[in-house]
Amino acid sequence: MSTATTPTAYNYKVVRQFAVMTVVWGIVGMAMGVFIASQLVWPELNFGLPWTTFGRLRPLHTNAVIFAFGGCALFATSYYVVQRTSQARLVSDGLAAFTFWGWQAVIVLAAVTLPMGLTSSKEYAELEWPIDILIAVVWVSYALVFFGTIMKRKMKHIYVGNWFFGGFIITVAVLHIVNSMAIPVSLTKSYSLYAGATDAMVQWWYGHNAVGFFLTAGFLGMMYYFVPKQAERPIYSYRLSIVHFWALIAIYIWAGPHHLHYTALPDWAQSLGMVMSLILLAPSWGGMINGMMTLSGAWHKLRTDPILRFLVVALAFYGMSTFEGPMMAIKTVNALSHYTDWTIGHVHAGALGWVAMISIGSLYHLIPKVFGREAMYSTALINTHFWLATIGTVLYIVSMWVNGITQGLMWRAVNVDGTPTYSFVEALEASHYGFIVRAIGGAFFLIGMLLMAYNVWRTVRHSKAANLEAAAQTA
Ligand code: HEM
Ligand code: HEM
Ligand SMILES: [Cu+2]
Repeated sequence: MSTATTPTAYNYKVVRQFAVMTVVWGIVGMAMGVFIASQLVWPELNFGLPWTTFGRLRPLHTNAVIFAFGGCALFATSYYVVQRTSQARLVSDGLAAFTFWGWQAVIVLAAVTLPMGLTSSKEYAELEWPIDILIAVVWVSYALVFFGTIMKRKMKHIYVGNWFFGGFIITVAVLHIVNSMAIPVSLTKSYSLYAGATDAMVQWWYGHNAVGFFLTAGFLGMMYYFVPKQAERPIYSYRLSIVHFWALIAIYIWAGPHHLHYTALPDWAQSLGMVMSLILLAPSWGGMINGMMTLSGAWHKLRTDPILRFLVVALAFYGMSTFEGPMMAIKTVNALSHYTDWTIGHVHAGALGWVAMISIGSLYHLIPKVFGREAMYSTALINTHFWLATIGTVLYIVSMWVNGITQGLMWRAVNVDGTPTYSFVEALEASHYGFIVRAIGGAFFLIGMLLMAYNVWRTVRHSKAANLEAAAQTA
């Protein structure tokens, strides 16, 4: 009998599939990022075709990096972590396989429909209603596989990483279903069920918590497993991790109105969003400190282990972006930062520095394990990848700070008679060099991903069926 069907073996097949697709979609999504960044430098790259304009490719980039790259990373790591920490095989191989193929189908449909201009026009929820229904079905299946596996765990305790993954899965289901409520008028067109300021508030309740749960809680689940594993130290404080979890989910959900400062949203809601954002600094930093302090006594490992470096620098960027976010949520600061590249820089401090780095570090740990290899093919290449990613992220963030503050100041400058000092185009011209630096930073990050793909391929190519079976044994 093949061990793949032995009840005592883990289902690593679905983990391998999602892990490989994380690298593939990471390259696709980031290549798209570099392309649209280049369009802002050289507008000729829009090619004068509707399908290749910035406006259509931008949501393709955001969907590819968040849901394809980030999503596959979350599926891969959560399926791996839940099995190992529960000492149990996934509750259903069939349903797990459905989540893999269903999710890839969603991604392909997104890649086809977004360039065609089919969009619900809700940011980070652009996909039209038939795809939304498919997402809901895949997501509910994901919840069944994840929580079903928790239920058949061998130990009483539920490891804290699973609390974060579980919180992320439940919340994203609720967010997606509520925000996607729409009345279809054809197969490819629908109208939101909500109107006016309510629609805006639902959209940003969704958008903000997509950041809080998809881009944060899920990746914190990763952090709580892979940082202690790679550092070979127990988590610094288990008590802090529980406080961190409940505080984070209790506070995040209220902060959405910081995306709607100075709009038609009632003033009290804006103030509530601002205050909750400031409070959010505490649990965010609690989590960061918990991760960082896990390295006490293991700091020397950073000298030789680039995987650990990815994980620790991810935590540093997490700390940075969760400090910057509350500052930008202060209404007077937001009056300057909103609509400018400062927001874009903040986004990518989180997206490249935190989300991508923690995923990359976790994958370098996980891939040899699920393919039955000793280690990654080349540690030197991981090290090069680390520097390309770090320098790329810094170039991206710094150029956007400079651009953002320049834009904000130029837009608000007025002459004595009250007329604007600068035209919009003048602010755009002043942003040109920043756009170039950002495109170079993005290219650095992308080249790092290509090195990763090569390294992964060299690591797994000689993996035989026997290696895979041996790797998946629970004992
Ligand atoms: C090679 C790396 C990347 C490059 C060069 C890049 C480039 C870009 C560019 C040019 C934009 C549009 C900015 C604008 O409208 O002015 C953008 C938007 C965005 N990107 Fe990226 N990106 C990269 C990686 C990522 C990753 C890994 C993520 C998420 C995990 C991400 C998430 C986003 C989001 C959420 C937005 C929309 C921001 C907003 O609307 O405020 N990006 N990116
Ligand atoms: C305590 C944590 C955080 C707070 C309070 C916060 C706050 C904010 C604020 C005030 C804005 C600007 C809204 C605007 O002017 O339009 C913003 C934008 C954004 N943030 Fe954060 N942030 C936090 C952490 C993060 C992290 C860790 C990530 C990514 C992993 C992230 C991703 C984003 C994205 C994607 C946007 C752009 C949304 C859009 O399309 O307009 N944030 N955040
Ligand atoms: Cu937000």
